[in-house]
Amino acid sequence: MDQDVVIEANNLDLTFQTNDGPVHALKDVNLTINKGDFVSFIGPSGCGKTTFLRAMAALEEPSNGSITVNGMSADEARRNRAYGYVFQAAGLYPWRTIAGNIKLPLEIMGFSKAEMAEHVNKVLELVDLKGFGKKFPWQLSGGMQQRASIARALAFDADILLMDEPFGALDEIVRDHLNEQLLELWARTEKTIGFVTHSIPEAVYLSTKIVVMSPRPGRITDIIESTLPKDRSLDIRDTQEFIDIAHRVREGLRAGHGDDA
Ligand SMILES: Nc1ncnc2c1ncn2[C@@H]1O[C@H](COP(=O)(O)OP(=O)(O)OP(=O)(O)O)[C@@H](O)[C@H]1O
Repeated sequence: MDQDVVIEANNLDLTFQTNDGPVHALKDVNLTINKGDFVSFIGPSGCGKTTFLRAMAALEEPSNGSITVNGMSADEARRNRAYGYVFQAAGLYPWRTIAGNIKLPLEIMGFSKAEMAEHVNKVLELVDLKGFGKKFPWQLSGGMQQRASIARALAFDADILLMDEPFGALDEIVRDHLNEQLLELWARTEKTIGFVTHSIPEAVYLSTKIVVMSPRPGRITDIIESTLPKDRSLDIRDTQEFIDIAHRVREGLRAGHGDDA
């Protein structure tokens, strides 16, 4: 196996059996994610973005085809704690402090108190929340809560971070700021990131690879390798190169909609 390949989906198919009949959520999905990639998944509601991310995390079982993570099955990778997962809402437990929330996966894994304290301090610093460990979630702004949720996903230092639309509920200024911070974190930690979004500018700004999907059944309609430099500031959104990539994403989304009728 190529050393650099982290996630590989081959002819992935996933159908949910529901009371209203089968829902074909993913069809013929092929994708390779390499070490250090920042991959965004974009597409209209219901095109299977979350399902695909959940399949990578072994939270859904493919009906056909295969998905491997670090050369093993997604399930084995999950047991090896290969990734951290950030959900749409921050999902912090209100009765636990921020540090208490971040510790949770570590407690489950049986880390010692000293190890937990060390990890918590390290990840709080990574997401710029140093000194906020003793606060409760409600004492933090929405953006800070989402950063705390990212810190929890980073707690056991997995190489892969799977993020399901983590900034969707935030206003644009906060989102811009978190996007910048996420890129800094990615550069510092060299993690491989899978990121679901509905926003074209967010996908283009963050990604090295943009996966455009279309619904009914959910499939990949375009994979765009970004030509933007890895080190980028928000100003890059005004460049022609950025606008051209955004245009291609929009075209891909439109084409997907076209055969939707
Ligand atoms: N557990 C489930 N049981 C039945 N159907 C499901 C289940 N999870 C998802 N689906 C269906 O599969 C399809 C893909 O859903 P998914 O949540 O992956 O889409 P999405 O692209 O992430 O959507 P959104 O952008 O709205 O979050 C949808 O039609 C959805 O209703």
